[in-house]
Amino acid sequence: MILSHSLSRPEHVWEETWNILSEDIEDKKREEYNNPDLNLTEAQIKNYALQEIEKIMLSNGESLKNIGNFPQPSTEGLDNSNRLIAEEMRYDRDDLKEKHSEWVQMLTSEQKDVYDKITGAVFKDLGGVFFLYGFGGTGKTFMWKTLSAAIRCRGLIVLNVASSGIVSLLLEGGRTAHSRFVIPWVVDDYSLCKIKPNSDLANLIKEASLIIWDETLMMSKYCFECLDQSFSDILGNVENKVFAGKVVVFGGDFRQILHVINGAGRAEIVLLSLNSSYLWDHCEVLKLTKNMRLLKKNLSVEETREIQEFSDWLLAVGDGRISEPNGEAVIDIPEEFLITEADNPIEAICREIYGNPELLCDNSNVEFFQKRVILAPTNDDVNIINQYMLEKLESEEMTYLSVDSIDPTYVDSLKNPAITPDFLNSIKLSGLPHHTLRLKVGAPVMLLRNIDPKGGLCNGTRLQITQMTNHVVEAKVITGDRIGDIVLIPQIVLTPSDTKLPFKMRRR
Ligand SMILES: Nc1ncnc2c1ncn2[C@@H]1O[C@H](COP(=O)(O)OP(=O)(O)OP(=O)(O)O)[C@@H](O)[C@H]1O
Repeated sequence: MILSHSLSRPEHVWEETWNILSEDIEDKKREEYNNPDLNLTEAQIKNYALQEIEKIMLSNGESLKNIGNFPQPSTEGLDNSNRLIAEEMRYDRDDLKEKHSEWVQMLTSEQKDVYDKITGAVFKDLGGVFFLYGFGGTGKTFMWKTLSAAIRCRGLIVLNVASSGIVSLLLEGGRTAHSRFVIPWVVDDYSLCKIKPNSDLANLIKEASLIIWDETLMMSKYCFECLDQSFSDILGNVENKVFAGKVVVFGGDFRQILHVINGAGRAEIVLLSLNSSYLWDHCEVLKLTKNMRLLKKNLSVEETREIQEFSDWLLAVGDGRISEPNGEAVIDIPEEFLITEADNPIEAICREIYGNPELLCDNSNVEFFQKRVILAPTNDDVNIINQYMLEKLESEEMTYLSVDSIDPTYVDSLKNPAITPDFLNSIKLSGLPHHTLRLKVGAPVMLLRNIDPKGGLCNGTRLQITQMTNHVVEAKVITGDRIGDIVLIPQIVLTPSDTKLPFKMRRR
């Protein structure tokens, strides 16, 4: 809740709840100091609990120091060395060495060329910016794993980031690029990352041997340019090299979703893509072209043929080979992917994907939900499908109503009598739940906010509701590497970053 700035007086919440929050601190310390008779004073218990909270804050790129009147832990017993560097050095090098030698043996010849090029640039200290280009399934994630292991097993630092929280979970030690490099949410030509020289983060970047950034094409070129400028500021850039001479590897596929800009046309989007940046002239493009999913063991001839055909069709769509290459095109979807008979299309698609919706609330098979998803082109379609599915679920239901307000800095809008609470409640924006949120036990849901990316709770994490109370929802994680964990989702404030409204709105 502190991380999402949902509390107006967090220090008050601390005063009222510190004894509950620190219930197990004494036991933990008894264990840590191997002293079953240890008795802590109230001040010590509070301090250790605050240290634990600070650890969670720091691992998510925040600190209690930035939270107004919140009490601060003393540094007694705290490790004062660079926490970020310490975290990156924590990998088990022997284990990584073993995995690395296994994975390197598995690389195909084109993967090995990419591997040699990048590790060469790192180990010979050559610097360089690379772009690894390959369609889905060519082994980009496998390359990131192998490269990271090659460098980390030598005690060197790799920073793995991705444009979205959900992709960052695929990378070991992965973070979103925004949270790792403190990239501003609204970026332009003049933006800079908020990294203070000589801070822990600046020193971590200085020490890093390789930076891997996956799914880069989803982001505006200004994010990369702003990082380039910030690296020059932090590291000094005598030789005038991009990213101050660090080895940086970008990954992506131009066939997939590019940077989304509200209401923008094709030209505008292309002009804001990474390959329209001055950085692109410095990028060496490396390609992967073999679909590694076809080489999976245990696949029958029939399965291999099906994957091959689907992959070829998808590539043909992506490459614009299926119709006229430029502009709009009508694409024939193969018959086998279509639902051909449907009186009620919503019912038909829901039945096709989820089977009998009435049985869903008793279904605790995580894999069942992992493998099923319905994509819809507009938010209205999403709502219709959600309402239909919720109607069918026969379990406990809760309706949550949001509290909507105008950001206090928009003084004129605050005084405007036309902006009533009802008007605020009626606003529907993408990425923002509606004013009325209906939930049922057993319903699969998706988080829309990076609550605790380090702990696997980020925009895109899928969960299944297990219990609901007035202010907190309990759910089971069904994707990522924390599958099966029970988590609590508190009420949080959401502020849409990009809206056409003349004021900033807050929905809680
Ligand atoms: N050299 C290899 N040997 C064996 N398996 C491999 C190899 N390279 C990749 N794979 C496997 O192929 C599958 C697809 O690879 P991966 O997920 O790395 O591709 P990707 O390019 O990241 O795909 P996407 O863009 O869809 O995420 C994975 O199961 C991966 O483990």
